[in-house]
Amino acid sequence: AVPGRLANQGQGKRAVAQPLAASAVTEAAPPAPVVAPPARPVDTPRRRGGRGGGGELVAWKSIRQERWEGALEVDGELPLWLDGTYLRNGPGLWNLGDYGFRHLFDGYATLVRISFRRGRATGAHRQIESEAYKAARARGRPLLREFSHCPAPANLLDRLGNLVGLVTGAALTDNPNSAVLPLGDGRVMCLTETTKSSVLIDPDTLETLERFRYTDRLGGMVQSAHPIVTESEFLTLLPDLARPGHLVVRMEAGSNERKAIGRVDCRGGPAPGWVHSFPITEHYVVVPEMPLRYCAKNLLRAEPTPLYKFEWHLESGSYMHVMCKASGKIVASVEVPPFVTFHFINAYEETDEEGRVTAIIADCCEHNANTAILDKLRLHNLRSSAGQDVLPDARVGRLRIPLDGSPFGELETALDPEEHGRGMDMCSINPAHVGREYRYAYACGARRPCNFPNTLTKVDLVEKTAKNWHEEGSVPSEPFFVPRPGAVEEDDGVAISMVSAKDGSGYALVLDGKTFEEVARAKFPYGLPYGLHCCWVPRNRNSK
Ligand SMILES: CC(=O)/C=C/C=C(C)/C=C/C1=C(C)CCCC1(C)C
Ligand SMILES: CC(/C=C/C=O)=C\C=C\C=O
Ligand SMILES: [Fe+2]
Repeated sequence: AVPGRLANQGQGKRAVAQPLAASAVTEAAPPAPVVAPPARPVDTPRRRGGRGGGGELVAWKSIRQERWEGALEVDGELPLWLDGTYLRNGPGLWNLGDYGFRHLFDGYATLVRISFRRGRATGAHRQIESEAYKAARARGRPLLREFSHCPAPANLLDRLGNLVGLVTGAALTDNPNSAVLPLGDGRVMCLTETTKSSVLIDPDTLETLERFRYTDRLGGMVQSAHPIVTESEFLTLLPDLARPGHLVVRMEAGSNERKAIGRVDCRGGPAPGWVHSFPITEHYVVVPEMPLRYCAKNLLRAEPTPLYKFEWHLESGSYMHVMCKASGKIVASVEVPPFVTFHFINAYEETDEEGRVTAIIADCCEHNANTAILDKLRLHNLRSSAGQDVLPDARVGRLRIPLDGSPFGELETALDPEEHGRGMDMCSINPAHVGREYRYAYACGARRPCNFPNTLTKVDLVEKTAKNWHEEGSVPSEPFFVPRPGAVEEDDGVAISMVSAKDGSGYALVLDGKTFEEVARAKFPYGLPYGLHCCWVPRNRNSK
């Protein structure tokens, strides 16, 4: 156990964690050791990034110690119904000794937990112990291929080894730094886009339990970073880089065996479009095919290109495919205007008066068909261009896929992007509306000038307006919507975001889902690096 764990629980709202470590603050390219022993009490918690601030933004700096746990100081009133655990995953460690990663997505996975109960909050963070992370710590440098990083071959033998490692998957990372998902059976998975990154963690201790072994023979070294999980199933896409297409697969809750629902052949080439996420509707799985495609040549390169492992093939077209979940049949495959997205927000079926499905609507955080966002997420850019207006424009892109056999779909802007400052990514919705008609999306937006999304935004897709939260100089992460138990209205709940503040401090911000006003903030005794995706585990799912 971590020293001081839960030591302050029950001491009242203003209780402050004892196990406050000076080394828990973050610092760019820290000399060494990056990973200190578990939390230890220290005397100067308010130095850089302490609760009182006085430091500088730590969003893009490596976490300084492997783990910490303690009570959080709460400002405001946490709703009493908020009873459970918020988990956030993301790259939090980009430096090892003298070595520094290049890209936001390269960092080793850091989990953050906040447990809410009876108006109080305890927090924790812990590194995920992937093989990639453990090997990098042992050797002082990364040994596996991360999003942008590729270990440089020293000689011809290395080069050959790299090639074999790529074919077998041995050279690819298992660093699961994107999503964290409660499976229908209670297990909690973290993952990124390499299949071998799927890992099970304990949502209470944040311990890395074991690699998730898929017991089927479907193979596939690459997967979507965002499977769609319900109480009964887990749906994901496995891109086929050899024969451009995607396998759509399903795994029942409680099982480790994926079963193929069907296959989508790509219409453009020379490789499948990059799929970071995809949406579903009640009856269909939607498979996107963007002109930003995987690229075997770039995969082999030691030095990254501005598009990393991908290539832009505008000439090959953009498509949306729709597969029936029950039969695996493709019911639509339409060409659409070019688009670039990491994250689909949601999709739903449009019906006529007789209840026949006439079209699929699929919404995404769309980067105006501009791949520049990928390179803007290079750490050097994030660290050096604060305050400059260099964040490329983004919008809510609404794709309409007709099911009447027409060859073309449409892409429109769902609301004036000025409503959310032309920034739009890291979205969540009320989980009861996944695959169904919905009205509200919560996401990160922009207050310009900025080099990264710096607001939280609640988008009303019916009124075509947005409500925005902003605190000067701070970087908030994905606002994760948690519905109030028993709620009827779609926006009855809260949105939780972890904020890295301008003064180096960090806190979990709880916003009212309707008014989008601050309800409370639970302050960590140190600032935390930026993180990507979150989930909510209600108390009855993780009580011990
Ligand atoms: C963090 C995030 O959003 C995306 C991470 C993507 C990763 C780690 C992709 C890794 C890959 C390789 C290491 C080789 C094969 C291709 C690809 C899946 C892009
Ligand atoms: C953080 C991000 C984009 C921000 C720009 O608007 C994308 C993250 C993608 C992976 O999860
Ligand atoms: Fe993502």
